[in-house]
Amino acid sequence: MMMVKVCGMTNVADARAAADAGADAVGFIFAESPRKIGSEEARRISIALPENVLKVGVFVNAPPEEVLRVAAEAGLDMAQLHGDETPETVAAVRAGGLPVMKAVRVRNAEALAGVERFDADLLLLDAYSEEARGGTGKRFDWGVAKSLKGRGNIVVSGGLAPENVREAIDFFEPYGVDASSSLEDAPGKKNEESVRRFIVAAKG
Ligand SMILES: O=C(O)c1ccccc1NCC(=O)[C@H](O)[C@H](O)COP(=O)(O)O
Repeated sequence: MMMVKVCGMTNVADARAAADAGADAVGFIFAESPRKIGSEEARRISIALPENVLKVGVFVNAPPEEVLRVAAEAGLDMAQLHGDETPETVAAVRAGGLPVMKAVRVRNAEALAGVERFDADLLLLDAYSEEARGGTGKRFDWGVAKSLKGRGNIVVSGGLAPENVREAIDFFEPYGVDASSSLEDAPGKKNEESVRRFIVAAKG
């Protein structure tokens, strides 16, 4: 069954609605973003969710000690490292007992050259933008990453929406899919119906 992550949760109501609609994972942004929240707020949301919903913290170039500290405070199950982290940083977070999803922003073929060096639990493919690290609503050139098709640990994101998520699944046969901005009424405020339609389309 396809793993579906809804990212950029900022409040309990949106996160509960996503869980009720069948989301397997939710993401909290701890980096510069209109969706940024603190560990206290993330903890409030985490404890309001069923245990089986994976709580993922999104970090950009944070030191491993900070990632592990915030994870403990917020009750996270996984770190999504969405910056220019090295394989050593990924290893240090995992050595601290926290699974890692390493994000790669697919600007071009070169962006994928070093992915084999990451010993991460999951590899998230996202779009590149000059303006923001993530949550851009932009798609990347899927063709550039087609060699990753069918690999057991790929999560696809970047401009996914209820209307195109099936196409992405057919193209990559990924482990999971992730979306944020297409499911919002405004940055940080999810639209319940869009979230439900995304999950139905992905799991359909
Ligand atoms: O969402 C953000 O604001 C964000 C900011 C900084 C780093 C990462 C961020 N989001 C990470 C995600 O996992 C998003 O779901 C992913 O970038 C896809 O976003 P979208 O294209 O809006 O669906």
